[in-house]
Amino acid sequence: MKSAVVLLPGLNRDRDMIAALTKISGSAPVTVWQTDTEIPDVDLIVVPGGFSFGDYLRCGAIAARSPIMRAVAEKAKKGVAVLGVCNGFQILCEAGLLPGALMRNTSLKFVCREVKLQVANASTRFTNAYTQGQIIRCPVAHHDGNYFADPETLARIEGEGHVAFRYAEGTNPNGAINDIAGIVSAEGNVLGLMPHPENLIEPEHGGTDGRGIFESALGLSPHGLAA
Ligand SMILES: NC(=O)CC[C@H](N)C(=O)O
Repeated sequence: MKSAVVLLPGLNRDRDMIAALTKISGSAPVTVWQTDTEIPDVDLIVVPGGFSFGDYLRCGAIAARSPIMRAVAEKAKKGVAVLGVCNGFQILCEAGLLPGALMRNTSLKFVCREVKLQVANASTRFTNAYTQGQIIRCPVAHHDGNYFADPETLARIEGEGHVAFRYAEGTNPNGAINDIAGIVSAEGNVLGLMPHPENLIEPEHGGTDGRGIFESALGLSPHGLAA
């Protein structure tokens, strides 16, 4: 299973993501830089977290206009799996690959803690290693994680099962509407997620609850849907 990690100035979670993908898939991902215009044939493209371009304008707004994101959009259109984590989720929303926006946390503070997530839809390409309704642990670290969508968009993503993960057990750290922590695109091959599953994939991290997202996306889940 081959993967690619998108690198942009100001990201700081790329090494964690590369380590997680290497560990879970058994081979190191290729990396592509912001000015690259092509991405090799891979099964999964990941836009990792951090502070691309210093979070200027809005988180992800400048990164979304970089040449590499045009290449990501082309691959997504062809059905390649694309995962955006935290700043990556913000970039995918700014690039129009996912609906809605990530606004400032209602606390107006940066939050760095562990939350509980409920698997809201276990039949997506990114969640099939989990069971429906399963509660998992996952760390978060952001100041703009407050997911928002207008009422019409929200009704559509809720009605069509595009909410993949919700904050559970009162742990919503940012005020996100309907406790939304992660959504998939209408076609199901793009996932945006505020929490950081790459930081909970081995016992040394204190748990392995985050592995399921990578195992699902890479087709390594025993009851996986992905080819
Ligand atoms: N960890 C991250 O990716 C942080 C994302 C973004 N810079 C924020 O603080 O909201």
